[in-house]
Amino acid sequence: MVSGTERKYYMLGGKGGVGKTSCAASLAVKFANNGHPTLVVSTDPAHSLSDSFAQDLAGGTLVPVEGPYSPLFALELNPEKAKEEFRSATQISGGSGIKDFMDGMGLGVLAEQLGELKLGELLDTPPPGLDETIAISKVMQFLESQEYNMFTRIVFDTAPTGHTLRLLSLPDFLDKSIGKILKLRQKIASASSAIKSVFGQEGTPKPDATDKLEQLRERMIKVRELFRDTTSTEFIIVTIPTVMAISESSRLCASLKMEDVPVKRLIANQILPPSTSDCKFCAMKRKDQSRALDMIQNDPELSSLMLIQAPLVDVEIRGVPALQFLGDIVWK
Ligand SMILES: Nc1ncnc2c1ncn2[C@@H]1O[C@H](COP(=O)(O)OP(=O)(O)OP(=O)(O)O)[C@@H](O)[C@H]1O
Repeated sequence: MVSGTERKYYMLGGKGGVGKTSCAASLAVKFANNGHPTLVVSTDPAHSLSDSFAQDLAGGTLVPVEGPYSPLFALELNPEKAKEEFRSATQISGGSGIKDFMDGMGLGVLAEQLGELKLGELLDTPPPGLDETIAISKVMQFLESQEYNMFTRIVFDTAPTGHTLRLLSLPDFLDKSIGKILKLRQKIASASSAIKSVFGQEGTPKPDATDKLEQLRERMIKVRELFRDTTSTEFIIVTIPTVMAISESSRLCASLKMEDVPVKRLIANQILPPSTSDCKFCAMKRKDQSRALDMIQNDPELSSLMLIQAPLVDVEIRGVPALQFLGDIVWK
């Protein structure tokens, strides 16, 4: 994972509470300690990266993390802000959406006829996973800038499973939806210029709104391509050794493969370390864990992945030294 200097992206995902953030942060520290200028990104509104690094990383900009050998920056993106950006990109002339705009121009009937896309739904109730998608596309904007093109490793601490799955298919959904909005705008623009020439009415979509939509659409296409790029991207599933978590990881793995997202590694985290004196509770726990680990070996999806077993450690994984300690165990 540390070899080569071409830019690589690692996305860590899995069920809530399994250790995604700890594993992502420890991987980022590992990369930075092996000479890679590294960026670690989280779209988790709970600011779990700040907790992991025991440093305030909030604010939506890149914050340097002290300690590792090479530059390590962290970015906690606020999904709400990302969603607002989407809304403003599709907002027109102050109205709440294209419908208001059309009504405002006495074209409400035309809107009904043209209504190819349930625009209100897209604008008023953005689809789940939208914020992660836009947050990831914002990261790509950062990375395209001169200032931040030095990073050779990018680690994403993604949202819990459900969102991530929707996130993966979302760029396609957005690409099509934005395409329809742009086509609809085109029709409005030609319809309004026709009206303008007859009635001299003012009011056409602000050109910058269309530009913003075009930019957003291009970014969505880039996010979708990033997810599927087997040379530069890898999705790592993090789980814990319980039957429920393993079953959910199997579903996640199947969905990722269906979306052509490269998955090679599975981390089974928080495994009870070997012990000679097991109390009744630990003996039961260990039995459950070994049953769950056997499930992995027999699972059609998970058995083909490289299994990394990470022990439950007796220290709180907070701060760069603890993350380095976990990283030395997990990312051998
Ligand atoms: N191998 C481990 N040994 C001991 N504690 C661990 C281990 N991995 C994670 N933890 C602890 O478990 C808790 C949850 O870890 P973390 O926040 O990384 O999980 P997460 O999957 O990112 O959670 P969320 O879905 O809430 O973001 C944290 O207190 C973390 O320190």
